[in-house]
Amino acid sequence: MESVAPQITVVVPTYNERENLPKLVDRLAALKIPNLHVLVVDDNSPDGTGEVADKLGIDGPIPVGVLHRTVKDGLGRAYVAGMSRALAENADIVIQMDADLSHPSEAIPAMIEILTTTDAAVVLGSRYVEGGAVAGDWPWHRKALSAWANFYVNAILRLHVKDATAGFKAWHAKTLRDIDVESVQSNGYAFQVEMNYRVVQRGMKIAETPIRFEERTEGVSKMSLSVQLESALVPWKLKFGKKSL
Ligand SMILES: Nc1nc2c(ncn2[C@@H]2O[C@H](COP(=O)(O)OP(=O)(O)O[C@H]3O[C@H](CO)[C@@H](O)[C@H](O)[C@@H]3O)[C@@H](O)[C@H]2O)c(=O)[nH]1
Repeated sequence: MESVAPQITVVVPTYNERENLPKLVDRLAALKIPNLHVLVVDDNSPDGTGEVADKLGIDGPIPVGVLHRTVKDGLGRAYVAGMSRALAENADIVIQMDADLSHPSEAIPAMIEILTTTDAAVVLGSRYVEGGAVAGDWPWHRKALSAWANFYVNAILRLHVKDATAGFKAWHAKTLRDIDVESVQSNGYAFQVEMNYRVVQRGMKIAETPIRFEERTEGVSKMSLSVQLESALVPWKLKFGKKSL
C-alpha cells in the first residue's frame, strides 16, 4: 500500500508582517514538501497583514489558512490558538515559525526527518548547537542577554537544551496533545520555555538541529519589558508552582 505523506501545518503568528509574510510563503512553497500548508494567526495587525494573508489564501502558491483574532494578545496566545486549530484539523506535524524570515525554512526537511526517524518528541532549530549561528552583528548586550537567558533557564529547570528560548520547532501532533498545549499560559519568550518544560517533565525527548538565525530586515520585534519580566519569573513559577502554569 502506498504510504500517505503526513499532514504538516506551519503555524505562523503575525503582527505587522505584511512585507515578510508573502516572502515566507514563497520560501515554504519552494521546499515542495507534499501536504504542507500554512496557518497564519493574525491579531488584527494595523498594517493589514490579515488581508495580505487572506489574499495568499486565495492565490498563494501553497494552501494558506488564516485565523483572525481581534486584538494583539501576544505570541504565546497566538501559537496556542494556531496549534489548537491545527490539531482540530488533524495535522500530523506542526511547525512553529516566526513570520519575520529569521527562521530558515530550508531547515524544515531536516527537522521533519529527525522528528520522524528518531524518538524525539519535538525538534528545535537551534542557534547554539555545533553548526548553528546567529547571522549579522548582534550587539554584545543582545548576545549576552541571550546567553544569560539560556543559562538561567537551564540552571533552574534542567532542560538540557542549548537553545531554550528557540522559537522554530517541529512537533508531533501527539506531543502537543500530550503536553496539553491548550492550557499553556506563558506568552513571550517564556512560552518557548514552558513548552520545553512540559516535554521534559513528561520524560519525552527534545532534539536540536543547527540553524542560522537571520536578523529581521522588515518590521520590528515585539519584545517588551513585560515580556522580559515574564521570562525572568516563569522558570521559578514552573519549578515551584503548580506542575504547569
Ligand atoms: N498574532 C501575534 N503575533 C505576534 C505577536 N507578537 C509577536 N508576534 C509574531 O511573532 C513572531 C515573533 O515576534 P518577534 O517580536 O519578532 O519575536 P522576537 O523578539 O524576535 O523573538 C523571537 O526569538 C525569540 C528567541 O529565540 C523567541 O523566544 C521568540 O518566541 C521569537 O521566536 C513574528 O512573526 C511576530 O509578528 C502578537 O501579539 N500576536
